Amino acid sequence: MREMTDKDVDVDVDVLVIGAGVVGIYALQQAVEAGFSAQTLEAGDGVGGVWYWNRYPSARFDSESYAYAYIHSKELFTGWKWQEEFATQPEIESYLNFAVDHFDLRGHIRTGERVVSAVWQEAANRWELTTAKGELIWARWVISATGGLSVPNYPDLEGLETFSGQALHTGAWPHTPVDFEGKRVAIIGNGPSGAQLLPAIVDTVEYVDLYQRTPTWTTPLNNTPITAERQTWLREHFEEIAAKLGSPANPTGFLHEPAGKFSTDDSPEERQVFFEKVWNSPGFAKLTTNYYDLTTNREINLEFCEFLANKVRSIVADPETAERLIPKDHLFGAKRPPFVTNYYESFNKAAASLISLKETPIVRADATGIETTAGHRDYDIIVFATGFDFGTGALTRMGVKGLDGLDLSTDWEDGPSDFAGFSANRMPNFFFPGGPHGAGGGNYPRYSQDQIDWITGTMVYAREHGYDRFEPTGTQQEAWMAMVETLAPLSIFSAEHSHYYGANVEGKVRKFLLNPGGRAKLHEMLAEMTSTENYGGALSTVHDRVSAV
Ligand SMILES: Cc1cc2nc3c(=O)[nH]c(=O)nc-3n(C[C@H](O)[C@H](O)[C@H](O)COP(=O)(O)OP(=O)(O)OC[C@H]3O[C@@H](n4cnc5c(N)ncnc54)[C@H](O)[C@@H]3O)c2cc1C
Repeated sequence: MREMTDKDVDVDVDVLVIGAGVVGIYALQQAVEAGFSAQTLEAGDGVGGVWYWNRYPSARFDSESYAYAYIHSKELFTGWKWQEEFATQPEIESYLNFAVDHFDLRGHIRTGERVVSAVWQEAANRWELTTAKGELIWARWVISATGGLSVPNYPDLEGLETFSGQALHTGAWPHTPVDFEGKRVAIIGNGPSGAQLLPAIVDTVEYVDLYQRTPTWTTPLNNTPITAERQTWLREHFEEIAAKLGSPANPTGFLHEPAGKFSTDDSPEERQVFFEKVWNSPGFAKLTTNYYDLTTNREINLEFCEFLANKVRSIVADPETAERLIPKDHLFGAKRPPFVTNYYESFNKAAASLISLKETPIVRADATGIETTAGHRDYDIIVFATGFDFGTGALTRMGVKGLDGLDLSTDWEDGPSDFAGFSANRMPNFFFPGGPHGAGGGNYPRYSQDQIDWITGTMVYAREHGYDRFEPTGTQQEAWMAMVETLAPLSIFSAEHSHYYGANVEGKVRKFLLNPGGRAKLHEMLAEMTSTENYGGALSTVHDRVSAV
């Protein structure tokens, strides 16, 4: 029994999970299965995370549905029949609710609860958290599964408060349907969300203007329904699929088969045939099944970019619009490419226009619309598809204070410093799977599953070996950060003007926010840590700490 104080504690648990997205649900299920008392607090009024908040028309996966799904339970995997290779938001949200019920987790989750402070209590060796509603929570361990893309980013648009129509963000979409019928619409942003939304509404609206800052290499998703035969195949091959997706040797976390060749293995003519095959492949396969040297051989990447540029020119009827849609400042893959159906085709519809923010920047919004340097356009709806405060956004807004009151948001002012993308020195017993340097840029749940499995294993190990604290040492953190800094320039996602460097958020320090070493480095460095009984000093007991003083 813990010693009670006169404080009115509402919840006292071994493990507090914050966030009920795909990562938080898994973290909770693993903690409960390992026998910890555990609870989840979720700010939204439902579970699903990204798939609860991003409800805009045509929001969908660009990971294959079954590759994104949980793979630790055959019963769950085979109990859900995905309708499409790339499922839409409603189906994904239903699936995550199905998973919560399947594992009987509903009673452990409280929605509509935002954590507003998390303060480490050294004497009691636990976290004290408070919610927006004023509840007080004690937790031995905190798993902050608060998401890398959960804080919408709004550009500073003068006059927006005077706009009399609807202003929406794709990442905080209303639960009541938005009526686009006959409306005049602005979409600000041409990343994956803006590119998905445009084709979904272009036939309904009076007109839609897509505001583009930097063109992206958008390619077709090539989605298809999952046939009955494929459903059977997926069910019958669960073990094989789970082993392949779950293997640390699988850097992307997809099932795609690499092409198995370098560009030099083909003649220029054969390369064009190969590129056509790649263009017709599903989603991320355009990166994962391309030539091995696509991202290391500038010449071959430029050749692929020219192939893509010619595709844009062949689809988009107006040559000027086509040229504006073709990226000139980055190679394919350097920024996270959107995979979307009918994006370029939308610009052939009379209702759609492309507005280049480089040529005609926005001056201000007003009651009736948006003024650019080219003039004024009237709108009923302005949609911000301007992305998120990636990686650090949710964590630095949660009032986290670690050892000696160390404020996480101040500590990370010059960029995040962490160990393994989920823990930090001077933040004892605080895990943040999916945080900065957590994802490698591939299929997300496979990275976070690796992290959660290790975190749960560590909590169990600590319990069984008498440790009550995990905190990576300064040396362990420095080694991880040295790996990040050394490999970041070699990462495929190396364009510094992307959200992976925080470049989409005004005033945010530009630091690489992915794990450039991928799953292989993650496993290697975690194995190094666990190779000693006390994880190289990261695990401690009260006795250890007192003796060290
Ligand atoms: C539109 C869109 C499409 C995507 N498609 C793919 C895809 O196809 N494949 C892929 O691999 N990845 C995709 N991603 C990336 C996506 O972020 C991850 O796949 C995954 O959803 C992350 O899960 P998570 O649980 O870490 O975070 P989230 O799903 O973001 O969940 C975090 C939760 O934490 C809650 N929260 C945050 N702060 C607090 C707080 N202080 N108190 C309480 N609760 C809090 C939030 O409300 C949220 O519900 C997509 C992202 C977006 C935005």
